[in-house]
Amino acid sequence: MTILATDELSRSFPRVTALDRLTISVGPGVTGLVGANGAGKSTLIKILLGLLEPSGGNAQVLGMDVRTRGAEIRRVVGYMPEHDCLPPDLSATEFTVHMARMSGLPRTAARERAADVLRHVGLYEERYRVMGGYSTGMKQRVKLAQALVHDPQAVFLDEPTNGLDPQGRDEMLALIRRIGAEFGISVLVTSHLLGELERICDHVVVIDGGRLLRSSAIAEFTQATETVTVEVEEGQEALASRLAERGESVTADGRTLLVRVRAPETYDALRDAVADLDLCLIRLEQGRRRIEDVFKEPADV
Ligand SMILES: Nc1ncnc2c1ncn2[C@@H]1O[C@H](COP(=O)(O)OP(=O)(O)OP(=O)(O)O)[C@@H](O)[C@H]1O
Repeated sequence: MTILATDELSRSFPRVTALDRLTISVGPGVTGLVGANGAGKSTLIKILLGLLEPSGGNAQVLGMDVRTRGAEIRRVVGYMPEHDCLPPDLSATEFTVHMARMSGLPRTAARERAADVLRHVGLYEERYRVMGGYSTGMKQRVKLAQALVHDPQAVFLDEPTNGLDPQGRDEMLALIRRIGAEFGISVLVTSHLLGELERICDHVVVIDGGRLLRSSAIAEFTQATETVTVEVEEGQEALASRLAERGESVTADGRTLLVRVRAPETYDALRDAVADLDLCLIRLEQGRRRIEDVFKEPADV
């Protein structure tokens, strides 16, 4: 099943090409759309929702053409915009009920749904306070709640962690992961921070200057490296020397040793060295690449 697909999609503004012949295909699950500020992420989302006309190419969301079926797309896709757009004089409940009513829910159903989603995003206690006094984290939660209130099949979240402190960011990321995993709603989430999407996405699309840099399952980004991390309680230096004597390539990294796995025998050498030196092994872990590392290497799309 394809959630969204673009084919040579372009969008120009008078002085800049925001999207440049972008061709991507996104399936169900949580997909990260990553790119620096100005890469074209918001432009893409607006086109996908039928809010902005493409200059060239095509795009579909849930099989619907964005040029002709924008209203239908918005009925089944929730949208969390990037910028602050909340009326300061309304409470979260008033606003979320209003958004539910706008989506066609009857009054009672709108009230119930609003209460449910506000509870789900962790805003239940504060829901009758006016939003003008909310923190950034609370505002982001209301924006997420209104994107979910009409029970969409998919949600597009534009920089949901913007302006949040580390704890708020972790909570928002956990919430997004739950939307995808527990509720089965497909998520397209943008960020300019590569690392944070690594934790919650199944798939990552990276764009730069409106062009596709890379589109891969997260597992491909973070595949195993040829390094194993070893931590021992004491005797790190002795272990490093012993491994070096056996021809292994070892570097110290703080309290751990990084050992290059040149062949399966490296593991045997490690086991024997730890046993011979009578060391207490705390950790033995295969190294994984982080998304950031991928961008220090030449792209191979
Ligand atoms: N309405 C507009 N008129 C003129 N230029 C625009 C308009 N909207 C976007 N742009 C330009 O298009 C490019 C892509 O912008 P876009 O907002 O899509 O990027 P982004 O990846 O979402 O970045 P950010 O997170 O900073 O919003 C930028 O150079 C931006 O200045």
